Amino acid sequence: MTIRDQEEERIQSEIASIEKWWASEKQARLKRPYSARDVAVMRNSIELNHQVSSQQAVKLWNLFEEKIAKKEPLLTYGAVDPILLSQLSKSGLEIGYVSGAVCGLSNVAEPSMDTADYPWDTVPNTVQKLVNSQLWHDRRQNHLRSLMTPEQRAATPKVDYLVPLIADGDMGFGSTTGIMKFTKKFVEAGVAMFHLDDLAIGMKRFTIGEGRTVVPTCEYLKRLTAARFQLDLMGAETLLMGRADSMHAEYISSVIDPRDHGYVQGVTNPDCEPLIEAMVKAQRNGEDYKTARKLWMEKACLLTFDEAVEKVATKEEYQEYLTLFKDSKFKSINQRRQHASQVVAKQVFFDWDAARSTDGQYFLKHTLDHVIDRAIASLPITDTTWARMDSPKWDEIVRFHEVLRKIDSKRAYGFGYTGRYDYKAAGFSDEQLKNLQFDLAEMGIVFQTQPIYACQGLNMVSLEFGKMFKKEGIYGYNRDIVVPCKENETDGFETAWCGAKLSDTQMFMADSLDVTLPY
Ligand SMILES: C[C@](O)(C(=O)O)[C@H](CC(=O)O)C(=O)O
Repeated sequence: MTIRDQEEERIQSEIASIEKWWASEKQARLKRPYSARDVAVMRNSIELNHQVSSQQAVKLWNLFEEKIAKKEPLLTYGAVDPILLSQLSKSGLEIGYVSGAVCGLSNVAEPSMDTADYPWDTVPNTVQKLVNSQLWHDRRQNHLRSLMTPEQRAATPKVDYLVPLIADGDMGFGSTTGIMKFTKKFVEAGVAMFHLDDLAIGMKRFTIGEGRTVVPTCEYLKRLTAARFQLDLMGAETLLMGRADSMHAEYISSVIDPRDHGYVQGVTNPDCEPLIEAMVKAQRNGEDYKTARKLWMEKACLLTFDEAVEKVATKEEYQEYLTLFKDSKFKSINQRRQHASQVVAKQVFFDWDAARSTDGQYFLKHTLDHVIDRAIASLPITDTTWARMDSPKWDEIVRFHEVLRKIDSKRAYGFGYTGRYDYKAAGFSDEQLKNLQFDLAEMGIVFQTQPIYACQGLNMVSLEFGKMFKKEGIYGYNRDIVVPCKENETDGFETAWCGAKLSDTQMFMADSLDVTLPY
């Protein structure tokens, strides 16, 4: 046999094992735009075992299946610190969430708001730290329990420190190969699932009346495919979640994908100057950015192309125009223009370039339909789906999941009780809020996270403690912390939780069993 043949034989055996893997129940739900051979030829010559990530992913997958069947929620909150995570696990929550926003405020050398401008490996490194702490607590607990009698063991509840971690992958931080490296890092760190969204890098705005910017649909899909391909190269079961952020996005970075054209807005007032010119003028005159932009928008009369057609067409002409979409809703701007010029007598003025921002983005009319389109397009290469919202609109939540579940009823969906949602303003009664977690679970939305608990809950507790401590010193500490901690057997320093027994036992093993001693 020649060397060449042996190599081909190895590739064939890889292909066979990949195909067998892809036929498994979990993997068979996916559809890849590449073949097993494409993966096989780029794999290593030795098998790489990323067991922690794969095992945690399968555990999470089984939890999803169980909760979907029982219509029960899997609640969690953002814990980016090992100490907090240990208590999250002890409290009985079955999964952990690693929030990008919280990492960006607390796990970086240079903190900032949730602009995802932190180093690309910040969240994977946090996962690594958390998983190591989980494994350590698990080991420490196993050792401690091995010292107990069966009666003691039965009377002492075992904590599942190895709750699967779901991490925020933001927009993936870069190019296709960059996303592959990012994915690799997540897998090596031991994550169970991570989500990638459709946001543009570095373009989130929070206070100036501009919101989020999404990338074109094709770029979002490329991101997800790059991550999927990396998971396949590694043979990892790690779950990939698609997160569509277009629900409240104001901009789109490019109009390269015709699937987005129906949602892009342009100037429909021919007498309106381009936005950039108006903003430069306003800036030179020292006008307020937000006000100047608002005035320009009023003048521009921003509409989608279809709305612009409707504005100038007669009812009959518009009905005729809509026949363009009878075979598909995804028509390019050129197809739309051409058809309009044939069926509408008046000229349609629509200029999406005049509406481009100073960063070059295009105005987007965010609608639920756009989110639905993207979520549907990403189904074949993702395991789970999350439609992120700036505010919790119940009818939109229901419609999104009704449409998606008609296509994939087995899938686990996600929901973020994002930021400081104002449930009252969103129309939720107390009773509805009480049942929200179950009502969501009823629709297959089993992964439910409050990502930024650490910014609200922990801040609140720490602030109150600091004020008390400043006033009452160690007397107050003893009263409020030491005494109740003792009564409640709260985990803390010099309790079993800190692993003193494990440390000493390990040291004893290493120090005292020296078989090289001559006596
Ligand atoms: C989930 C999230 O991506 C995060 O970074 O934790 C944020 C959280 C938030 O704004 O509350 C998000 O939803 O964008």
